[in-house]
Amino acid sequence: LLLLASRLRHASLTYKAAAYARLAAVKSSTVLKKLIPKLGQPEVYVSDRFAAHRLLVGGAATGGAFSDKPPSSVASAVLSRHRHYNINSAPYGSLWRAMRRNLTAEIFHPSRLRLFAPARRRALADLVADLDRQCSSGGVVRAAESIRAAMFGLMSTMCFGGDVDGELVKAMADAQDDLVQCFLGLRILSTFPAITGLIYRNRWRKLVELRRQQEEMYLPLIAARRRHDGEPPAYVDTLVDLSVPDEHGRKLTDGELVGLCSEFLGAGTEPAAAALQWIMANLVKRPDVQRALWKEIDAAVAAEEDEVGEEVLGRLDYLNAVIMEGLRLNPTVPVAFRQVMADDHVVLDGSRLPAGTAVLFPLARLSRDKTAWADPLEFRPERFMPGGEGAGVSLVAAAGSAGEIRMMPFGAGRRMCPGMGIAMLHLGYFVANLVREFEWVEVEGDHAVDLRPHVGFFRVMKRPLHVRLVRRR
Ligand code: HEM
Repeated sequence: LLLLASRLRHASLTYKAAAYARLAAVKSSTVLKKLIPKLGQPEVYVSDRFAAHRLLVGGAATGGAFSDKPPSSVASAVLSRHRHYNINSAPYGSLWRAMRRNLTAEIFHPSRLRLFAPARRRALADLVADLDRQCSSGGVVRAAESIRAAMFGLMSTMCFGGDVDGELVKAMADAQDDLVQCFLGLRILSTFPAITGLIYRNRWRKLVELRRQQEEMYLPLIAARRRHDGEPPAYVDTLVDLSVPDEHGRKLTDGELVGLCSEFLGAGTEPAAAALQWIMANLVKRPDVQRALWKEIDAAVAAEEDEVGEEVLGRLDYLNAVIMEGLRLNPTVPVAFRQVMADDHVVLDGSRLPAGTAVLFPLARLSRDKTAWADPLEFRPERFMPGGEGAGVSLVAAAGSAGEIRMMPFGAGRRMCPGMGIAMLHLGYFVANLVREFEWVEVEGDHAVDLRPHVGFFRVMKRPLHVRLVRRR
């Protein structure tokens, strides 16, 4: 605590309600401070909803853009020992802009997303078949595993096309999982790869080996797509065509391509699969909410229809409320990061934060603030229905959002998640159809639903979701 206090005093950052420092991080950086002076830089947490809005949304207005990020352990740079950034790890600038614009315009534009509707339908059909198979063998259904596999398969189709062998997709999914486990606790890695390589020798070796495996799996798929001109264009097709305008129009390197594919698969799968699990787990715990949702769906979709089509989702207000409440109560990315740049004029508690300060926004603290939400720890979708305190709360914190951010499961500002639209589509489509097909029922004993979180790289259920399913149709 003394270390913590002196560090905060030194940086003049004692910001009572809005900022607190993370003891573990301070401890490790203090230990290493003599070795690595840069680690002595201050780090603040902002959990006040007005300060979060002022910094993230009003950042540009107060001077600078407040859009840089601290060097991240996710950088594929770390693994290849070359500066191979992906969108998440790239410093604010032309490469970041080019990669991000490519993703949003070439893949996530609604006209492009529509082309992947058959892939979504196939992923849902495979998931329902898998759940049916587990049901008919009479046992407990391993819903967490099935959900993640379905989400990964869908993202793999969007990334590499639909012709990839099923075994290879599974191997890629396993490798991605290993990678996430390996990243844990290694935030300093990308800033000081050589030193970190020494300190965490075994983990470092594992990371390098995982990266090598990824190259072995992805590069042949990327090469095959270079010879392909089919529809819809997969993410890889847009990446191989991309040139970076401010870098003499150069093409992306193989290292960058592998890093970007890994990011697409990981960022597209893990937080969405975790969110889907949290939502289904809450529906298991609250049969009344599940029944109300099923009734809404049943009234909107004729019995002979094969599925809840995507065109219906926008009319299902209670479904939307269930998903918003799931994301509010259990945001699956624990923290949004920013780093103050020299141009930024970021002021906290009357003091301007020095360039290089890492600013962290803990997302669950923001969206469980009891001064903003009634009984914030309760799963209560009604709060997002007309008349509820969450009615009108937007996921896109914008200049007009009353100067506060009451929840931001997808972050906010210029570095906000570019995948929000597709993630919301996937969540709506899967939740609606999974509730229409099955009644989700709690299992007794060791596999009972446990709503405690495990906070690591993502904020996931401590005990993966297991259920009993009863066919509704
Ligand atoms: C429920 C699902 C998802 C959640 C909860 C989520 C959440 C987040 C959050 C909190 C951030 C940090 C934003 C910030 O710093 O302000 C982020 C960034 C990002 N997300 Fe997502 N995300 C989801 C799905 C996706 C999908 C489907 C993709 C694309 C395949 C994606 C790609 C990214 C990328 C590339 C970034 C980095 C953006 C940048 O630095 O410019 N995410 N996401």
